[in-house]
Amino acid sequence: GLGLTNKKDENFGEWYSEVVVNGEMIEYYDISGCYILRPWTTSIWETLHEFFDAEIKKMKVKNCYFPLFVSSTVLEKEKDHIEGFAPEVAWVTRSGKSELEVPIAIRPTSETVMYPYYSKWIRGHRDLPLKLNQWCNVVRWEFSNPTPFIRSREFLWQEGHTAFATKEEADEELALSPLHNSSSLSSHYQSSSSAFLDDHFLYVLMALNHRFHVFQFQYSAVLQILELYRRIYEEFLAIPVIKGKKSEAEKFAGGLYTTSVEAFIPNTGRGVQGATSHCLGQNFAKMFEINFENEKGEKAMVWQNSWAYSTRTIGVMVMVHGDDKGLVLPPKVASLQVIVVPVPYKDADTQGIFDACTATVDALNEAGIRADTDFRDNYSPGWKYSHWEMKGVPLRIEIGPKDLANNQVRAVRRDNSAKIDIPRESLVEQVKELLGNIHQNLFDLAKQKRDACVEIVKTWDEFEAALDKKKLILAPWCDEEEVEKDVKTRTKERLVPGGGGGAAKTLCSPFDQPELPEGAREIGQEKNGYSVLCFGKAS
Ligand SMILES: O=C1CCCN[C@@H]1CCCn1cnc2cc(F)c(F)cc2c1=O
Ligand SMILES: [Mg+2]
Repeated sequence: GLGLTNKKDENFGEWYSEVVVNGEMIEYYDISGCYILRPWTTSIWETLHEFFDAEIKKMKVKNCYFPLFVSSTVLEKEKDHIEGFAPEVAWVTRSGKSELEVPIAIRPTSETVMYPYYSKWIRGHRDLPLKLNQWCNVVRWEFSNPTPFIRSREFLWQEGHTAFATKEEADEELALSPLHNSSSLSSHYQSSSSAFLDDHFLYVLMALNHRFHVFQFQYSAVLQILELYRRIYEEFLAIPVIKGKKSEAEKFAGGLYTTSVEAFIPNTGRGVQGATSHCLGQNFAKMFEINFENEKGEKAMVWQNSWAYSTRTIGVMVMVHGDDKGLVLPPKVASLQVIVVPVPYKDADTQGIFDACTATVDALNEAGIRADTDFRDNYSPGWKYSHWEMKGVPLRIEIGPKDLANNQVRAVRRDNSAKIDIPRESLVEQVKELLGNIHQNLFDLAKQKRDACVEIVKTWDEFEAALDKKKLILAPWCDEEEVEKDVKTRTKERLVPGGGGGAAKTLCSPFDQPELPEGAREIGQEKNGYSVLCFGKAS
């Protein structure tokens, strides 16, 4: 029948695969890790593209397009940049029957494609800042379990690559300002790190406590982009995310520091990286000799940032909002926000009902609401209800003889199944309000679920105890690589009844810092103007 055979809370992986197929977002492809993106998906990608593209253009970023292919000489020129990634690189080795002289890689990311030309184009300070972005696909031949949208061998993304004359422009000095606890997590913080537990990894959100100040990053180019990623998740996909800084071990190795927005999947207790914005410092300028003559006539190296979000955003949306009836689309990204279904009755005025449906759709479309009728005569109203619920359309409107007689429509919300009778004369504004309420409700529910998974710990024992409960753990953190590795090994060996075990991996250090927990051990020297707390220091 129409319904799902898998339940979200029973077998999440199978539920997810079934929902993206039955919702007509994805079609599986005969090459593992590759998926067909159907219109129900591409319309979401287009909405996010429209928002983000307009915003980066306000920042004077220009779009471009570099080739898909990278010669091996160029790709391997930067050994350290791609070391560790080599197994993921896909290669073209022949055309037709003849082997290629030099194997050609398919871009897994475009630093090695673009930066030799940055070096060529950037000569003097007047050539800066250079701000380019490209919307493209990338290929990473991953072997761990492929998952539509979340981990696929080819995916769509945007990659922004900016170059500046000075550090300040790239990274802007931290502007000191009093902490304002606007954070969605602040109400839960006592301590300062958190971990996501899942089958393989715990994700530790650590926080670097700045004893003297909590830095409020302002105007930094890196964080302007990160804010756009937050907006994509919270304002369009109704998903709460945590903004933070990656640990030394988890950051983009080629960069100076990495910031990210982190989402959370309650069903797996797993954190998922939503998007990243890096400050690269001058590392790539050194690697690719991207120099320029500065205003004083001296030779200087540029400062760079790079940033990306991908179709992974759509997978997170499915995982967070979907339910056992199928997809649940946040209204802002729903290509169809309202489906109008006629409910004719044997001797009732069928034509009148159909006309009322058409008039309803026209009125909604007139007001900029994406609405359509389902007049198919080969399906029953009941079948149509299930079908459009599976596809996650936020609002259904039914018009039957009674509605016609009362000059009203019956609206049914997809998020909470509430039924609302709306008089025709207030149709548009009530539907607009309903769509806004649906977005807010989806966000609030997701935030409640995430916050309910937050556990605060101050000692190693509490940390381990919380691990077993698939929690998101907040604990003080020292951000020392060897400690991070040690936490990973110490937690990897743990075997927990019920399979809750798993190694701990850090996720990010949230910018929204809590107060220092009293009594938390403060180990670690002054670093970059703030002291850090050590968590679970390997004794
Ligand atoms: O995350 C971004 C923003 C957009 C531009 N790229 C950076 C870092 C990408 C990190 N990364 C991520 N994955 C990779 C996979 C590879 F096969 C490979 F050769 C290189 C990489 C790799 O550099
Ligand atoms: Mg990867």
